[in-house]
Amino acid sequence: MKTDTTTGAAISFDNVGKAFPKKGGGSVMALDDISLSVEPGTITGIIGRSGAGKSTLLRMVNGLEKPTSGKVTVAGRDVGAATGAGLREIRREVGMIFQHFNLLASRTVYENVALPLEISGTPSREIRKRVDDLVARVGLEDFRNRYPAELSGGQKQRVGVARALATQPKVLLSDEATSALDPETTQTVLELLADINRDLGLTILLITHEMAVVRDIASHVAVIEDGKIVEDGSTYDIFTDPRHPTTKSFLSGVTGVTLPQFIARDLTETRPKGPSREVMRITFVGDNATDPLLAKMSTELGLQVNILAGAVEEIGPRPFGNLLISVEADRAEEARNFLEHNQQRTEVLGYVG
Ligand SMILES: Nc1ncnc2c1ncn2[C@@H]1O[C@H](COP(=O)(O)OP(=O)(O)OP(=O)(O)O)[C@@H](O)[C@H]1O
Repeated sequence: MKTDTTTGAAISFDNVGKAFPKKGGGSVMALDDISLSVEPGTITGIIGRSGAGKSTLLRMVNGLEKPTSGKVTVAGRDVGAATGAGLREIRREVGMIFQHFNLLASRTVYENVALPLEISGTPSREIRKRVDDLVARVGLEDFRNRYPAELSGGQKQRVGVARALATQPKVLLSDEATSALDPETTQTVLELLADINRDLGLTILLITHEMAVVRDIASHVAVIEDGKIVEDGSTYDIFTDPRHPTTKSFLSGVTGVTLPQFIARDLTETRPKGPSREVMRITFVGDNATDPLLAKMSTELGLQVNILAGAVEEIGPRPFGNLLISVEADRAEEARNFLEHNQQRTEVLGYVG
C-alpha cells in the first residue's frame, strides 16, 4: 500500500468533523476538527470515555462513516470521496476486529476466516491455503472445525483477527477488541496484535478506554474528549508527562500514582498552619528511572522521606517510575530542587498536617 505522499502517514485525519442529526432537530458534533497522522507500521491508541467519539473516528477509516467536514485518507486515498469499486478496495486494505467478535454462529472457525475471501471471489485453492496459514498464525489449528459457541472469548477474538487479516490488509482497526476479555486473555490477544504488527508491518489503530492497553501495545496515543483530541504524542511522553486533566485521570489507575485513601482524605491544597508535610509525585524517567535517588537524597540532604505509593513500569523497553512521597514542608523546595537537578519531574499534590 502506498503511503500518503504529503505526510508519509498510513492514515491521516485532516480537520475532520462529524455532525449527526439529533432527534427533534439540531445536531450532535461527534467529532470536531480532528487532525491526526498515523505513521505506517505503528500501533496508535485512541483513548476516551464513553461517547467521546472513538467509534465514529475509527469507522471513518473504512468509510462506514463519512466526515461532514475535512478529509480522511488511507494510503493517500480520500476515504470520504470513495464509492463503489474504490471504496471496496479501501475496505480490503483495512481489516477490523470488534469487542463482541461479530462471528457468524452458523460457520466454523475455518468458514468464518474464509468468508471475506469468498465475498471477494478468491479462487478456492487460494482460500484454502490462506485460511490454513491464518488459522495457524493465530494458534487455532486444532479448532478449525469448531463453531463459535464452542470457543472461549480469547479464541473467538483470534478468529476475529484471522478473519480481519484474510484480505491481507495494511491497516487493522481494533474496536475495544479486549474489553470483553479477562486480564490474562487480554494480554495474549495484545501479544498476538504486537506480533502481527512486527511480522507483517501492519499499521494498527485501536480504540480503548483502558490506559493499560495503550501502555502494553501502542507506540502513540491520542486522548479524545467531546469529539476533540485534547492531547497526543508518543506513549512514553504521554505517560511520563501528561498535561491534560483527562489524560491524568486515565493514567491515575495504571501508573501507581493513586494516593492511598488515608492520605487523599486529609490532603489540603494550601499549606496548613503549624508543622506539615508536602506530598509530591516524582516521575522517574529514562536511564535514572531505577536509580536509588531517594536514598541519595535522604543521605545528602539529611531528609526524612516517606514513600506513600509507587510503581516502576515499562513502556516498550524504557522504564519509568511514579512515586508519591512526603517530605517536611519547610524543606520541600530543597528536595524538589535536588530531584529536578537529577532530571526527574516533580509535581506538588498538596499538604498533610
Ligand atoms: N448514528 C448516530 N446518530 C446520532 N448520534 C450518534 C450516532 N453515532 C454516534 N452518535 C453520537 O456521537 C457521539 C460519539 O459517539 P461514539 O459512538 O463515536 O463514541 P465512543 O467514544 O465510541 O463511545 P463508546 O465508548 O460508548 O462506544 C455520541 O454523543 C453519540 O451519541
